Amino acid sequence: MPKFAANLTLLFTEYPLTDRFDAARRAGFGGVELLIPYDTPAPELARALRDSGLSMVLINTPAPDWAAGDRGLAALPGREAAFRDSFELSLDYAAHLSPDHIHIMAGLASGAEAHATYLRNLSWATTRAPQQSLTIEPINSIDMPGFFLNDFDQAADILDQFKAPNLSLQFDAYHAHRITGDMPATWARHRHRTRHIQIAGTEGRHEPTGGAIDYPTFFALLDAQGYTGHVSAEYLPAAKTEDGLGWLWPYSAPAMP
Ligand SMILES: O=C(O)C(=O)[C@@H](O)CO
Ligand SMILES: [Mg+2]
Repeated sequence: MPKFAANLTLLFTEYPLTDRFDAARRAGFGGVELLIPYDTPAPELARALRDSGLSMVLINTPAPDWAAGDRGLAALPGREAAFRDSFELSLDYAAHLSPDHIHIMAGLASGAEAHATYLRNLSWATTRAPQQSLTIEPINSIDMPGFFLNDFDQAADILDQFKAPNLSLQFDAYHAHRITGDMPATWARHRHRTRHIQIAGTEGRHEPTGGAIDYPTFFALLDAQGYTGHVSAEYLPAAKTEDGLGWLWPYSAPAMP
């Protein structure tokens, strides 16, 4: 059975942030991820994490002004100093939260200069934090127009060129479906590069049920293939989070009150 984590940026938003950790535990998750933890002091998050008994699976590098359109800095020419500062901030948070992975957000950019900048920044980051697992994630261009890393083969070329032991693929099955139209084939091509998986339903990015991806079959395949990473629920609950968790119950029952 895969190890399931809850993305607390999208799930359990009915609760204040520090209460979402325990809500995830009660629901049966074993880990959590938090995309943008930087508005809350790290010690406060660390306390909530510790009290819940869960593990932190993933944080993202900062996208300094999300509301203004920032989606990360790693591929932005001329913003190298800001990228390094933002990466240092994620390392500060990592020191408190011990996430399995830090997702390095590429940002909105395109072209050769952005590609060169991205490679330089990834190279710097992998050397700066050799013990920290780092990931890159292709994100589909419909949901996030202009995001630099928007294709799995593009990510594979970069990873294969780098061969850095601490840099790997974050495989979001929802994005894989939106980008290629064939999530299982994309998984087959790229699973050896993957250390973290995220899931969502293909209809409206809601619960991972119905829609074009057969998740029970995918989870069975992950078991058969010996995948040892987490599978994070990164979706927009269609209604109250707890009301949509039936997909998790065959794998992990909610804790007794
Ligand atoms: O959009 C996604 O999918 C992600 O996993 C995020 O890291 C982007 O914030
Ligand atoms: Mg994702």
